[in-house]
Formats: sequence, C-alpha cells, structure tokens
Amino acid sequence: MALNGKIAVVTGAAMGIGAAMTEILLHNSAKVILLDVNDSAGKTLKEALDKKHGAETTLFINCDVTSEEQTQAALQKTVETFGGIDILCNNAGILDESQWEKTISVNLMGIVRVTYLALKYMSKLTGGRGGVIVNTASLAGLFPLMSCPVYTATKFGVVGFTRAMASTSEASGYGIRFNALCPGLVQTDLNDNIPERLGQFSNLAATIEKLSQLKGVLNTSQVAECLLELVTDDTKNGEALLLSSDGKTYMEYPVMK
Ligand SMILES: NC(=O)C1=CN([C@@H]2O[C@H](COP(=O)(O)OP(=O)(O)OC[C@H]3O[C@@H](n4cnc5c(N)ncnc54)[C@H](O)[C@@H]3O)[C@@H](O)[C@H]2O)C=CC1
Ligand SMILES: CCCCCC(=O)CC\C=C/C=C/C=C/[C@@H](O)[C@@H](O)CCCC(=O)O
Repeated sequence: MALNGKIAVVTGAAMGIGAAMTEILLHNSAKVILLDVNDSAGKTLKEALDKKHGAETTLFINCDVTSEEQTQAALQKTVETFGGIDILCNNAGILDESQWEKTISVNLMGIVRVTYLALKYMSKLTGGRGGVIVNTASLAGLFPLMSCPVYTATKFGVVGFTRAMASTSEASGYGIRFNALCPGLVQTDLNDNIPERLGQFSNLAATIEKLSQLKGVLNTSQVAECLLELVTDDTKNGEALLLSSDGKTYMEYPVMK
C-alpha cells in the first residue's frame, strides 16, 4: 500500500512508540489522527507536527480506548473530517501489574474495541475502502516475561486476536490485512519506574535490567520502521514481526494438519 493521501489512526500517539509511528506515517505523506488520553502531550505534539507538516495533515482527539463512547466519537469525527480510514495502528498500552484489570482493559480489550468500531468504516463489506490494521504487541506476546504475567497475557492475546482476525478478514472479504508488531525493550516512558509497575513482582525488577543489558534497548524509530513495513507490504497478513537488537524477523508458526 502506498501511503500518499492515506488516512491513518494511531492510538497512544502522544508519546513513545505511537509518536514515532505518527512521524513515519506523516513523513510518507499519510494524514494521521492521533488518539490519546494524555491531553497535554497530545496537544504539544500536534503543535510541533503542525510546524513541520502543516496543520491539515493531523488531528488530535482526546480519546480513552477503554471508552466505547469516546472511541466511537473519535472514529466518527475522523471519517467526517477526512472521509475514511485506511490504516489503524492499535498502539495504546500500559504496564501496571498492580492494576491488572486496567492493564487487560487497555492492552487487550482496547484493541478489540477500536478494531470492531473501526471495521464499520474500513471493511469493504460495509462501504469502506479496506486497508491495514497493525496491533502493537511485544516480544512478551511471544515469549513470557516472568515479572509481568498479566502484561504478557495481554500481549499473547493481542497476537492471537490479530492472527484470528487476519483469517476472519480473508474468509469474509473485509479487504483488511491484520499484523502484529512485537518489539523487545524500547526506550520510552513505559520503561521508567519499573519496580512500581511490577506491583507484587517488584522483587524481579533486576531481571528486566539484566534483560536490557543482555539484549539491549531499541529506539522508537526502529519500531516505526517495522510498522512501515507491515503497512506497505501487501503480502503481509496474519504476521507477527519480531524486532530485537539482533534485527527483525517474522515469527514462524507450525501449520496444523
Ligand atoms: N516500551 C517498550 O519497551 C515496549 C512497548 N511495547 C508496547 O508499545 C505500545 C506503546 O508503548 P510505549 O510507547 O512504550 O509507552 P508510552 O507510555 O511511552 O506511550 C503510551 C501512550 O499510550 C497512551 N495511552 C495509555 N493508555 C491509554 C488509553 N487508555 N487510551 C488511549 N491512550 C492511552 C499514553 O498516554 C501514551 O501516550 C504499548 O502497547 C506497549 O505495550 C511493546 C514492546 C516494548
Ligand atoms: C518492565 C519492562 C517493560 C517491558 C515492555 C515490553 O513489552 C518489552 C518486552 C521485551 C522482551 C521480552 C522478552 C521475553 C523473553 C523471555 O521469554 C526470556 O527470554 C527472558 C527471561 C527474563 C524475564 O522473563 O524477565
């Protein structure tokens, strides 16, 4: 898919990986709707993007992906303003093992919610143009992270949901590709104050430090490059793209006979 003039929605766009995804999409001439709960960070980023890319190329909407009402309103505003949605990057996520229900609500239920609401506008079955949905999972969606069992569970869920929806879409004719992005540790705010984020497992904080020393820490631009690949390569559907300091590779799954 060529990105020129395409309409992309990015959740969790105000900071970290989402902000880098927004930048690379704009750089490739897409228009981007930034959804985030962090109003001040979203507005600050929008102002900076206006100077660089022009005000008409982006829209920031304060939207909590755990809210059906806010998400529906944000997608409706997107379509009213830009005429459709071609690309959805389900990226919003948190790490807070002490608030495990909230973690499931944002990381897994949020992705299901935004996807189902966006289908109405994207699916060829309901008048949409088709397109691509990329869900930010994690290496912890493929390999267990011992200090973060609930975060791990949500990310395994995201990978499973993505792969199942890829088959659903193919079988039903939505015209939408679904792929999961699985980075290792990335330098963002999510990696600050790790002991507090681990809750009852804070005794294992040193294992994360060890992991970062052993495997290194990625920067957000490296993750954004992988997003670009999953969005633009029309052959990719139902894939999980792993990114670590060793490089990128597609997960190979056994085929059921
Ligand atoms: N930083 C890392 O090491 C890795 C992060 N990831 C995943 O990447 C995604 C982005 O994370 P980072 O950029 O690292 O974190 P971050 O904390 O820097 O940014 C997350 C963004 O999501 C927003 N957000 C949080 N809850 C939200 C909600 N309910 N509705 C809308 N927006 C919400 C935040 O306000 C923030 O702007 C997450 O899904 C995370 O699990 C995956 C692998 C590694
Ligand atoms: C608090 C850290 C935030 C992590 C956010 C992420 O999504 C990063 C996940 C990155 C890598 C996960 C790799 C898991 C690998 C394990 O299966 C094993 O190889 C490492 C064991 C160490 C451990 O479990 O801590």
